Amino acid sequence: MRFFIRPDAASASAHVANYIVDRINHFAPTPEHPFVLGLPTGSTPLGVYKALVEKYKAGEVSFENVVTFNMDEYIGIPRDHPESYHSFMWKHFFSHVNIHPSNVNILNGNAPNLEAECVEYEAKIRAAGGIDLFLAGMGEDGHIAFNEPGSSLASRTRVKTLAYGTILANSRFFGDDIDKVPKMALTVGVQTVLEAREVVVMALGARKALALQRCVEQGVNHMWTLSALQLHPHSMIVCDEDATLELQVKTVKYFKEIEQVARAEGFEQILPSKVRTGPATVPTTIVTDEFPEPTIRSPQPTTSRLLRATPATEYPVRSRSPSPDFVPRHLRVASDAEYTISSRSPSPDLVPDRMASRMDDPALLRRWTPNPEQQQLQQSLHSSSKRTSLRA
Ligand SMILES: N[C@@H]1[C@@H](O)[C@H](O)[C@@H](COP(=O)(O)O)O[C@@H]1O
Repeated sequence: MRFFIRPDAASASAHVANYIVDRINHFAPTPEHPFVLGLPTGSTPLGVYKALVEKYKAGEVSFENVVTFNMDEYIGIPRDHPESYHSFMWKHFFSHVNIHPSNVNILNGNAPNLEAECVEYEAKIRAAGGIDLFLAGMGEDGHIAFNEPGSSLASRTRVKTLAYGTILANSRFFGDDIDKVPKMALTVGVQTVLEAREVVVMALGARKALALQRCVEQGVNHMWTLSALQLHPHSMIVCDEDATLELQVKTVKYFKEIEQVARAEGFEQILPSKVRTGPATVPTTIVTDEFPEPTIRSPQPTTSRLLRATPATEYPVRSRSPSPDFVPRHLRVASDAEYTISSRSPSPDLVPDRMASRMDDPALLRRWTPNPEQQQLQQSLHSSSKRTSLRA
């Protein structure tokens, strides 16, 4: 992880904007091979968008061949609502640069089938060749996109309920009226972000200090989902001084010194998309036990080895009321088929599994350890035969 501390929000934003411009220009995108940029909303990236617009106007960068994917969108407010993430992006960025509207991708929080919308979004990312650089902010509770505490670190694009703290934090955009803040959102998953070739996260202000400390100095933890960034081979955090308030002095000193030494040595890390030419290779999550060595052209995120989340190819059908032929699981005799996850239920029941039940040999189906009912039966048989022999 590279970690850059800048004196204030303006210089942190300038650092990130310069970096993105540099990445796009080195990549030299074409219509056949566009640069794919993941983007956040929130107050944190506003300075970056402002700087990117200025750089575009100054002729320093073009978004002609840039494809974007936004991280998230609220469910249930109209697309043209002033606080929808669609409105935010067009207001602060897209309307001011030469991006093709057809190259802009934002989740539709009003889609008739939200589950299908999420699956299709993942497919679109893959079809675009994967995300080259994902820019992100962070929530006060350490969330990335809308991956609230407790989200699976292997999660993908999906419907998410927002944490109360997030609703409260975002109420400032809705006239401080909590009732007006949407309670649900569509969001890319932690794994979706981790599969980007590069992830750049910004943290500005003392509000983010605790989350930053948890995500940088402590271990990977689903209660601070941004901490999963520690598993990414090309990640960068850019923050201002205020956001470092909870970090140890030696952590701050360490990262500042590293930056100084690297600059003095003229060392710049070579990143995959800087040299990526030709057709895009989509980083995939590997599900076999054989791992090819990552190359600079085909980086395999370390997370592939740790989080075996295969992309969703079909969406779950959530049924609120069971179908007429539904028989509660405890009243049924479990068959092998029931050991597989039911596509009907978003959170399938846990079914006690025995290795023997997977084997063909009927002799193996006999329990070696009696279950509690059998033990009771055996005990009562034993004691009644004892009584009979005593009477005799
Ligand atoms: N879904 C967004 C996040 O992507 C963003 O990082 C966070 C922080 O917002 P802000 O930058 O305004 O603090 O807000 C929301 O929860």
